[in-house]
Order: sequence, then structure tokens, then C-alpha cells
Amino acid sequence: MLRITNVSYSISDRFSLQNLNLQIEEGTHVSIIGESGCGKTTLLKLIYGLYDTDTGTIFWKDHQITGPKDHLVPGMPFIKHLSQDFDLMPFISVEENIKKFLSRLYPKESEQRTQELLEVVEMSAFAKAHVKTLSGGQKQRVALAQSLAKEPKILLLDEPFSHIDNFRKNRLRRKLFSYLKKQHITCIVATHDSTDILSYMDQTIVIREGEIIANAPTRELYKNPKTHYIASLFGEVNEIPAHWLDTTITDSNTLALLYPYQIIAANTGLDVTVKQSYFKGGYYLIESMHNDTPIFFESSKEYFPSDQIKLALKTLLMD
Ligand SMILES: Nc1ncnc2c1ncn2[C@@H]1O[C@H](COP(=O)(O)OP(=O)(O)OP(=O)(O)O)[C@@H](O)[C@H]1O
Repeated sequence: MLRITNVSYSISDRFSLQNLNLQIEEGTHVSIIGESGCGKTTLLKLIYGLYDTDTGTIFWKDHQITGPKDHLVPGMPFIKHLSQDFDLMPFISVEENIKKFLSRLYPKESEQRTQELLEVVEMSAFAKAHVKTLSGGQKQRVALAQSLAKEPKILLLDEPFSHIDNFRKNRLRRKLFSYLKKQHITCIVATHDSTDILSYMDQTIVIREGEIIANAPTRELYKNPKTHYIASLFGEVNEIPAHWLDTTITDSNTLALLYPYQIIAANTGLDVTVKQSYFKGGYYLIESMHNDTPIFFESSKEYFPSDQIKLALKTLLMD
């Protein structure tokens, strides 16, 4: 288990991570989400041992993770950290970039492992190519393979798919996270992308201004977001008086957080005027207005500006 206890760390006068407490079971996949600048990367670097904490401790099982004060070369050997600027050698080939992390004493095994990893990240065709000739997304895939070469106990990924096209991203995500589960590698991912999270992450941690404000199983967090900030990290969300759509609620001060898919056009309900329809492939996201309040909902049918319609709740409970 990874155990973070009362950790604080000031990066500057303006930013600090404050009193973090966190436990992550071995083999779990965890995402760290939060707005840009909230401290996700800083937390990953603390876990890797790139910074010395101001207070508190970080342990992986019985090993204390400590920073540059205690290590000439910071970073723990059983952890791999894939940063946003992948650390590859540009003038050697893709496979050499991976092999340099494997033992030269066993060339056959090293070759096999390299090919296995290139297959996971779908870069086998580029094995002999020089890294400097690769695109950003291809470099990111090589960096991913490199981070797995030595089979870390913990893999820390910072925006791991940010440069990778949608065509490949979904397949790569499926392959990577199932490989990590199979190998029982604990994985912590800092991400902005909610599709990284929902299907693959067992646990999600939400950070706001240097503080952990939520830590829960991912589905639970998605279904019951406690605040607008948390819900909005998963996509568009409406925060509206609950009684507008739920007639069982009498208190007009109670607010409801509703994702667009929870609201539908109906024969009776709340009067709204359509402002805009956004084509999303299998459905439309409709932006409508009730008085001055925007309400987003999903529809299989396109609506047009100024259409007058009524909205109702699709589900009271999200399950
Ligand atoms: N070396 C540094 N010196 C001073 N301030 C820094 C340094 N590194 C980061 N910061 C500041 O610390 C805060 C947290 O940065 P961090 O990179 O951890 O955020 P983040 O949540 O990962 O952001 P993003 O999602 O944009 O990558 C930011 O306000 C950033 O400007």
C-alpha cells in the first residue's frame, strides 16, 4: 500500500499542497483530477521522490519515499514517473531507447521484452526509427513503453495520452490499463480527460488549490458529486434549483447537480427556449434557457434556436 500521511509541500509563496492524507492499495488504478494548476503534477513528483516534503511522510509498504535531500539521483527505483516532457534520447532508435533500461546480460530476454512493450504501445513498426524522427504522439507511446521496461511497482503517469490521436487513444488505453492490471502494477494518473478516468480508474482523487477535496471509488464520485467543481471535471453539468425538474422537492433553495443525460425533452415539465444544438455523433447536446439560466440536456433529436420545449428529469436516481 502507498500511504501518504500529513504531507505538506510549498512550491512557492503562492502555491502549496496542504496536509494530504491518502492510501492507495497495491494494484489499484487511481486518477488525480482537478483544474489546471491545482497541484496534480506536484503530487506525482512528491510520490516519485523528486521533492522533499515540508512535513509528513510517504511510504510504499515499508519503504519510505524521500526526496533529493537523501538521494543523489532523486526518484525511487521501484517507481516510474512518466512526465509531460518525456525523457527520450533523440539520436538512438526506438528499441534502443527501451533496451537501455533492460539488462544487457540477457540479450534474448531483452529483445523479447522490447518487442512485447512495443506491441502494447503499437510502435512495433517504428522499432528501428530514430526517436528524433517521431511525432509527439509516437514519442509519448515510446516513453510509455520505456516506463514499463523494468516493470515498476508503481507507475505515475502525467497526462499520458495528451499527444495521442483519438484513432489510437482508445485502443491504447484499453491495452495499457489491462496490461497494468494483469501485471498488478499500481498506477496513478494525473489527467484532465474524463474518458481516461471513468472506464479504467478504480479510485479518483480530486484536488482543488492544493487540497484533496474528494477521494472515492470513481463511479461513486461520478454518480454523487458533492460539488459543482467535482461534477464539472467529468464534463458539462447543470446546477439548478431542484424543484424546477423534481416536483417532489418543495424547498426552493435546494440545488441539484444534473448531467445533461439526466434531463430529457418531455410533454410536460419546465419551459425552456432552445439556444443551440451541438451535434455529438450519437446524440445532440442542447443548450436551452429557462429565464436567464442555461440548461444543457441530451437529445436524439436536433432542436433549433427559439424552439419552445419542456424538460423533465430522466432519472431521479443515477444508477
Ligand atoms: N518550479 C515551480 N516554481 C514555482 N511554481 C511552480 C513550479 N512548478 C509548479 N508551480 C506552480 O504550482 C502550482 C501547481 O502546479 P502543478 O504543475 O502541480 O499543477 P497541475 O495541477 O499539474 O497543472 P496542469 O493540469 O496544468 O498540469 C501551479 O500554480 C504552478 O504554477
